[in-house]
Amino acid sequence: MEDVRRTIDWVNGAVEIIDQVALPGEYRTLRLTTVDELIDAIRRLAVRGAPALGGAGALGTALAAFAHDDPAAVRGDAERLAAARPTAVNLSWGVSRALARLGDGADAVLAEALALLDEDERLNHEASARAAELILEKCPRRPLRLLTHCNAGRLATVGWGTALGVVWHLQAAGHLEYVLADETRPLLQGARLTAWELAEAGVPYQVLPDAAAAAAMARGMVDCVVVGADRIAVNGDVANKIGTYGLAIAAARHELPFVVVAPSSTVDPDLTSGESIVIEERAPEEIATISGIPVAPPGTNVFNPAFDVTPAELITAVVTEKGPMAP
Ligand SMILES: CSC[C@@H](O)[C@@H](O)C(=O)COP(=O)(O)O
Repeated sequence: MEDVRRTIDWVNGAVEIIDQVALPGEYRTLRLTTVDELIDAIRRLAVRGAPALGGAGALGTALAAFAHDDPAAVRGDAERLAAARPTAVNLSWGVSRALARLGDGADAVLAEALALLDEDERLNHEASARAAELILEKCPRRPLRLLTHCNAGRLATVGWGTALGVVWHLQAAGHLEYVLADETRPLLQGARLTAWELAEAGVPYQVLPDAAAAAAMARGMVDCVVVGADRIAVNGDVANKIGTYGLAIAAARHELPFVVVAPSSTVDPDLTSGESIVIEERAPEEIATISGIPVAPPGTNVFNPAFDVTPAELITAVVTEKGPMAP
């Protein structure tokens, strides 16, 4: 059994993360002592997934608070941290929440960040329990066959997971047959991370190319699709890993429930619809090369959005720790 430590934590004055770039080949942790090191880790996806980024934002703000006496310098670091990736609302939410305690000193900032970490595990456990209940109601077949996209497990959160949290609950209740895990091009969070978590937990699974998901549905291999989220608008539109929108269209075509699970920190209360969500565009090399080897002609133009937006009408339910969200 691998170490069951949190994905991100505060250890002896620094931020420690499970290095998700090294998985599944190697399980190792990274110790980050400055805001710049943390920003670099966020951009490289060494720490990733919306709820885990909330923890990173809060702990990074604590790093800044201990590093500077001048509040303006702390705020400057906090701003850079919040902008490290644009789509997951949890990152800026985590930063703002910890920064709000700056007037009480660095220890108070850290205490807030640590409270946020505890809360994240608890709320994901709750949200995924509620989503599991809903899925059991919507899907008559037993045991259930779920399809998921990207990684919304413990690695994407401080602990436990959201969409994979549902898997852990259903498995414990004896209601799970298997999980189909989309490989999730281009950075393979499904093949590398979701498969690693499922294997570690002893859950039967198959990894499939993203392009095979609709075919799996057509063959009757799927009872329900369950995914996480990076930002949820108040009307129920959801930004999540690129490919989620296509999956929702395919699920609708096959009349399969499509369930989104997230802590309420992923709901952006200022966002009326998904239209204005800023979608991160990533480097062309992520598409034009595989493991550093070119797979497209030199100079090929690339469209590489990291996320897409699924309209609320294609989603059966967005479930947070409070239960299904009313748009
Ligand atoms: C519980 S994680 C939910 C989302 O953050 C997850 O599905 C996702 O899209 C992650 O994208 P990533 O680019 O790996 O950070």
